[in-house]
Amino acid sequence: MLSHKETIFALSSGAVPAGLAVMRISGKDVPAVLAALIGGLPPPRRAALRSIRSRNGQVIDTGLVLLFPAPHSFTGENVAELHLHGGRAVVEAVHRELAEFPNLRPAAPGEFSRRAFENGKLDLIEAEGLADLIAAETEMQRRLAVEQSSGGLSSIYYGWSDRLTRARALIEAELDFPDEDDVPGSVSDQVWADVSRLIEELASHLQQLEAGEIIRDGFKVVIAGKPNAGKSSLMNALAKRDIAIVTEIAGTTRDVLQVDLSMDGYLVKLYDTAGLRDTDEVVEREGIRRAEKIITEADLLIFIEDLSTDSVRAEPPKGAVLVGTKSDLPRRSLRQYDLVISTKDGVGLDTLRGLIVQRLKAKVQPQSMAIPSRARHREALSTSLAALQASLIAPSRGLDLRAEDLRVASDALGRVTGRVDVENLLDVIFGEFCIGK
Ligand SMILES: Nc1nc2c(ncn2[C@@H]2O[C@H](COP(=O)(O)OP(=O)(O)OP(=O)(O)O)[C@@H](O)[C@H]2O)c(=O)[nH]1
Ligand SMILES: [K+]
Ligand SMILES: [Mg+2]
Repeated sequence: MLSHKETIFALSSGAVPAGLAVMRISGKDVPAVLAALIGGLPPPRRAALRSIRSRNGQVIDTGLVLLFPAPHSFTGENVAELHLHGGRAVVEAVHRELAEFPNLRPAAPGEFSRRAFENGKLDLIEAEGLADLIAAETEMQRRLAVEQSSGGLSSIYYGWSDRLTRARALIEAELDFPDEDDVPGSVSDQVWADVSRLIEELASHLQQLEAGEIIRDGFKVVIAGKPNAGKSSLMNALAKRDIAIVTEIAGTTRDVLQVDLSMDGYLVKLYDTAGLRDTDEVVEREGIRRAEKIITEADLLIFIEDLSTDSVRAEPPKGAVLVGTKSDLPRRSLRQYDLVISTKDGVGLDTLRGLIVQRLKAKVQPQSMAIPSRARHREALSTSLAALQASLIAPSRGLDLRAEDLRVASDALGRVTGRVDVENLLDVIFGEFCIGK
């Protein structure tokens, strides 16, 4: 176990004021700190009601105190929790008092989790899952994060790692004793048969990454079309909030506007964009450039047209949902639409919501929630897969080269869970945590 010199503390609960505030302290000085603040140690892992006093003996607050002696704690170090009343002055007074101890300092973002990782309490996948769980705003994000933070995803990678370790051991044996009759070719055949099964499993696992990314990062729905088509009105109607400025002036929207919606438990990121047309106006042109960029990143494009006009239209991009809007007005367009709506009287909006969810679910149909969801996972898993595939091509290259491919594959898998050297990644991964986690 790594031992950190400094003891850290942070408010681990949400914004004050609140009913309660939980101050978490981790490190070897925890017993000394508790002795000073509450005059002794509470029984391990049992809530004890205590007065918390400043050094000059005055009561700051009274609340429950919990002690988790090392190594049976979140971080693996001595950990204490002070359950305070969640007032700003209470929290600040306790914070000030803790900072007075010579070896104590406020925790950096994610530092508790980082210590948990370094002490073997969490692997990297679980630590990321925990960050996602805390950030989760939709039901599906929560389910994905729970699976990841509680080891469901890790266990897949450990299973694969163990198979690779076995395969490498058998190959090493064959390299060391090439002429022994009792290491028949069939052992080697078994190894490569399992590598080929592993390739199939890894490839189908990687195919779920898009679903994982959509659940975690959201399904990007972009509203696009000509100026004044009614894009911003649609954005506001779907969000049920007055987010975008709506006027009868063509070219009102310039910046890309975005709102998060929860649909059927999924995060949907809805974008409103500048109307597409040729223009010499500098600001509008920049708006259109931004619109075109976000259109290329869309998971679903809703291309809308004002069906009360009959001007000549551009063809919508392939795969877009073509929506005619302003159906409350007399229709002049002859175009076939996938859907006709009016934001004025609400016609077709529920159908459009249903269609968005349907398109989303067509892309996201995980059989399980033990799926990858980050670029980091993609990189390491793809490296592993490529190395496994390399080990099977051109068997004539020789066993030692093929064994080296298996080592590369195994290292890449180890980096996903953090079993293999990841020191250079830790700042990035834990830096995205909030303080107190
Ligand atoms: N009758 C009717 N008018 C609508 C409807 N939707 C939008 N409008 C009107 O159409 C005009 C343009 O609407 P916007 O939502 O600003 O259109 P836009 O596509 O965002 O326009 P730009 O941002 O300028 O490209 C406004 O006057 C809206 O009130 C609708 O369903 N029915
Ligand atoms: K407008
Ligand atoms: Mg607009």
